[in-house]
Amino acid sequence: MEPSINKVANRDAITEEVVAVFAESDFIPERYYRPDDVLAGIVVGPDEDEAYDLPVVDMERLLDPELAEAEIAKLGSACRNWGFFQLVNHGVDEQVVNEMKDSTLRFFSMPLESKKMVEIQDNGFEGYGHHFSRLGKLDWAESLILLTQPNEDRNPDMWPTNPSSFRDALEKFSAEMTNLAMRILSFMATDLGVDQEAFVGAFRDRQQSMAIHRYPPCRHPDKVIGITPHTDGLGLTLLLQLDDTPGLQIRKDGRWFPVQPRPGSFIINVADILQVLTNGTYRSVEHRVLTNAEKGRTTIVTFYSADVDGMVKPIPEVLKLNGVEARYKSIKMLEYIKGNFAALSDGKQFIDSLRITMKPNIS
Ligand SMILES: O=C(O)CCC(=O)C(=O)O
Ligand SMILES: [Fe+2]
Repeated sequence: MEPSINKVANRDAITEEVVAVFAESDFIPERYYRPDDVLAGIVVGPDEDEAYDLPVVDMERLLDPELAEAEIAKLGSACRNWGFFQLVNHGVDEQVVNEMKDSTLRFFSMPLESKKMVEIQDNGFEGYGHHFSRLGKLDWAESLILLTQPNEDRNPDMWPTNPSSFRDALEKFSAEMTNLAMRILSFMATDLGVDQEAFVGAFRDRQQSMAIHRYPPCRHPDKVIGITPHTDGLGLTLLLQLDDTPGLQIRKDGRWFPVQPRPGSFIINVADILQVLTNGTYRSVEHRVLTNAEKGRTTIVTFYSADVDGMVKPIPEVLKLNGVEARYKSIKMLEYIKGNFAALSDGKQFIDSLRITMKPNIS
């Protein structure tokens, strides 16, 4: 892990004042006050669109030789049109998930001084604090962000020791997430028709990180944002929601589609690097979280990075297969990460700057 990455992230600490603001949530301090952002864009209601429900992909069907083809097509269509799908019957060890859930809920329920044992340092990227701030505004959430793989990139000082089950639970969960990611990626390769190794190999042994979020309830859900609209900057994202509180919304065709929580399922999404790897075939789609007036919401989000020989660029086999030119410039991974963090605090999507403008097709 290059130490320079730890200098470019922009996260604010959670202080006693913040805890009091979250708990009382009547007076909203200026840095959290964003009614215009909450109102920006139409939110689609359940009866307003036949495509209301996020596609559901079933891992058991993916693994069944008789059903796989149709299910892979569903997965592929979700990645092209929504950039997101829900995954059911995912096969992740239930005990591992339950231990991770339990340790996470116990961590967040501890007094601030315990959580501060793993507080973010000097504008750091890892540890406990606010999420990244964008345009100086803060999200209504507390987050623990950690590098979880490869082993040598772990920063044990940032791994909570309280509750005592946390480290062991995270270690096991992290390994399960690798297995799950690799499985999903191999089905994506089949959908794309690209050589498995050329595609899955771009993710294997790459960095895995996690963001564990708790969104406290807010008496004024129309005035604060749980997570600012963004696309994910790495390759693949796997999200586990620990309760049935709604909040996540996905932007599709200019409107916000709320995701109906399905306890026990994972929400999988295409992130920016995967969009580049597939030369834009799979879409990295903007999403946000709104808060709830009564209930808190907790999520565990796993991010997988990807690169082709240290570069962020379309996979050559993908271009060859489709007989097309690259729509994105190639960039070294470290440059990409730096650019991504810089764009993030400006509220921009870094891959926009990598797009190659196509010459008009005259034929
Ligand atoms: O907590 C959620 O539902 C979304 C979190 C998210 O978008 C992220 O961590 O990138
Ligand atoms: Fe995200």
